[in-house]
Amino acid sequence: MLHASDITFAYGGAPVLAGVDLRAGSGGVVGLIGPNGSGKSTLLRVLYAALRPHGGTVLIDGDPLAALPGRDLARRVAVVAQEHPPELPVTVADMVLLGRAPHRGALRGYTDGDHAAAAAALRRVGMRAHADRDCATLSGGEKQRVLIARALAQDTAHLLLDEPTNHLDIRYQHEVLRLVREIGVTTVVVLHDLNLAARYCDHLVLLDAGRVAAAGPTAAVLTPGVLEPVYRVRVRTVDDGDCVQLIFQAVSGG
Ligand SMILES: Nc1ncnc2c1ncn2[C@@H]1O[C@H](COP(=O)(O)OP(=O)(O)OP(=O)(O)O)[C@@H](O)[C@H]1O
Repeated sequence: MLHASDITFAYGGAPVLAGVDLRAGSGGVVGLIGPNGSGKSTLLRVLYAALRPHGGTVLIDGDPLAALPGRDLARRVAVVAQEHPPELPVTVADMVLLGRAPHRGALRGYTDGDHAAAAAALRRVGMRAHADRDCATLSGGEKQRVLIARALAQDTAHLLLDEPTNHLDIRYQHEVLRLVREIGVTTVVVLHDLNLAARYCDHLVLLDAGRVAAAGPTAAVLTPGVLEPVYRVRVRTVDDGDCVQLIFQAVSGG
């Protein structure tokens, strides 16, 4: 269970988050949506302690995030951030193995179990055949899938993803989000594509200029009445059987 309450944050003097609440639990997928600059990535960084909020608290399974040692945090929360790590000459297999580091004993090498977990994670994102490649030679989408595999190999109860479908072709956008659903890990995912959010998220938090404009079950948030004033586009909904899908139209002068 991840529970952020009344989060405020400012870069320098400029407020970016004000009174934001977010709750994610029971293996559900919470989508964090909102226009450019609304504070989604900043909130995610607060959730994995890369930024310390100026007000409010974040609890992980009831424990204050601020009090958790880094290694303990890494055993509980895996992150795929937007900023990619520097391009070191490291193989795909070794990059994914890094996900096992928080579970490794201080003086022990990686175990057979660690190697098996890394290989399984690579297989799940369709990158097993690339295990021996140098990460620096991968395409943007392949790199993204390796970073997702590393997070899966970390085997945490919580997963935080910042636009994980960036760079992915349409097949892998769906594969990755379907996988996130299937593994049943409590997930917070920043998404721009509201149709992916409609299909794969249980709950949504819609940010607008650093405040929660709407939060609740996905179908309750993805309505024209909620979305149109925030995104300033015209929205139509189409019932696609198991979820709603959205069609957008620009509003002239909007
Ligand atoms: N390091 C920083 N220093 C100063 N301002 C920042 C910094 N990072 C982000 N901001 C500002 O904070 C606001 C929120 O940014 P953030 O990246 O959280 O938004 P976002 O909703 O994730 O945006 P996008 O959808 O464009 O990725 C923006 O106005 C941005 O310019």
